[in-house]
Amino acid sequence: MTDTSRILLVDDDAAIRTVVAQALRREGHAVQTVGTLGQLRAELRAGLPDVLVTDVVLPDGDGLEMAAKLNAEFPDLPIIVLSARNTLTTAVRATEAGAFDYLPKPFDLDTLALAVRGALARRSRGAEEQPVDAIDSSLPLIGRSPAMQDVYRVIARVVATDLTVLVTGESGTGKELVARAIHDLGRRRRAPFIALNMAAIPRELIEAELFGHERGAFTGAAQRSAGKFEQAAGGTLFLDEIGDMPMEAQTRLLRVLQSGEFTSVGGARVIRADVRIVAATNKTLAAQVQSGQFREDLFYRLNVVPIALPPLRERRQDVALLARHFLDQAARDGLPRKTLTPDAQELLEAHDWPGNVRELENLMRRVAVLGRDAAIEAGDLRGALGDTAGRTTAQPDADLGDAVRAWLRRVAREEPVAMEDGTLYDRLISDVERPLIEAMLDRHGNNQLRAAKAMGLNRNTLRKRLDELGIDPAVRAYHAEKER
Ligand SMILES: Nc1ncnc2c1ncn2[C@@H]1O[C@H](COP(=O)(O)OP(=O)(O)OP(=O)(O)O)[C@@H](O)[C@H]1O
Repeated sequence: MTDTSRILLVDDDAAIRTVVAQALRREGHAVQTVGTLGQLRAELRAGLPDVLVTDVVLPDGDGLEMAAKLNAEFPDLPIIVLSARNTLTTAVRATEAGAFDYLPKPFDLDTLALAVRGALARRSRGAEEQPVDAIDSSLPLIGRSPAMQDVYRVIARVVATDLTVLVTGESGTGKELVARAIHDLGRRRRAPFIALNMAAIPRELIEAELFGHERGAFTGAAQRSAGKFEQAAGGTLFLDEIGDMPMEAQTRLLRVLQSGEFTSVGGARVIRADVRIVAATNKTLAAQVQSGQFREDLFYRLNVVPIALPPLRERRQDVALLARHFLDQAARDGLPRKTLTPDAQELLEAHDWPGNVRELENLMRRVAVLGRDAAIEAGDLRGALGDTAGRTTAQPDADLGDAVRAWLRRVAREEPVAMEDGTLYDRLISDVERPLIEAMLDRHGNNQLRAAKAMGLNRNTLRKRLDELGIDPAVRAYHAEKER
């Protein structure tokens, strides 16, 4: 049977009109094309198509604004948006405008044909998704690679829902940032975003952390304490390193997800769990299910919308963009403004980034304070890249000396060093402190008590600094174990 659905395409690029029309006609559709919004309006007066495919930037206006208006007037008309502005913001704006799908340019014709088929199928089922209200258009995630655009499309689709999301990817690929983007762009954004890292807390305390505990529930429980589920009420609960969750806690979490209710440890009161769950792991949960370390039923409960973040080495075209973003950020924090020479950029693009975006971010922060010149040369990076090869083991001395000496030189030359904004001192201290703490943790097998003793620090002071610096001994221990 031939499907003679009517597809209307708006694009000012004649080549795209021709190619897309051919491809969709081969699928058996009747295709009409126009180049402007004015022509689109004229076409629509003659009758609605079954699917509208529109570009964003058109000679006489914005395709997304048009899509939003059409969506309000004809909610059953599926609209597919094509865009060369490949950012998360465009993907989310397209979804807000009520678009059925969003395809970043260049797209392949099979993907478009598939999207059209999906749109037609939805049309016959009837529309049910509601667009979200307006959002702040700052850019939470950087990257324009096709792999990241797939990620943006999934995020754009889930922000308007409460569906559970499972984010997977190597360490430092941005899993927490994705969880935050889902929260910040969604309708729960005014309520709290609460994170709990399963690898960072003692196993026996996980349930109390999640569900809270009553006074006297166990030794040391002097008062009633609200758990993360309660703290996140109305918002999002981010369960990081979910693969490290002990079995008993998995069973309890599953029950909560099934019933939507929980009781605190040692408590009788039933509390409703009004949270959106985003879980993340750098392990392969499916393999953990196979080996019996992770409950299969919980895996399916969490894996409702999977988002797999690609490692940085598989999206090298994002490296320069990210590097510039981190250098800009450093400059905004009062550090010297630096740029990359083409050679330096090439070197970064060739690196394998075992620590992913986090490794690149740390490197850019370090090179921002190295050397006198505004331009970062390949030579400046070679040593530093060597240091970070393999999982980042701190090599404090060389860097540290350089960073401090660079600042002292600036002071000696009476150059402005932007002390007044207060961040410089903190950054400098953290540049000294981080490698020191990391080296001491390494030496003492990531045991906080022993590392604190060796540094002459109180254990609580060390814990506070670890929190502030975002150093996680449990995660480090895990990586150290994996590397052995
Ligand atoms: N696409 C991105 N754009 C901008 N910054 C990013 C991006 N991805 C990651 N980052 C930055 O890299 C750092 C690491 O990201 P994040 O903590 O989200 O990674 P993760 O995958 O959760 O790591 P881990 O598994 O080690 O917890 C953060 O400082 C984050 O802001």
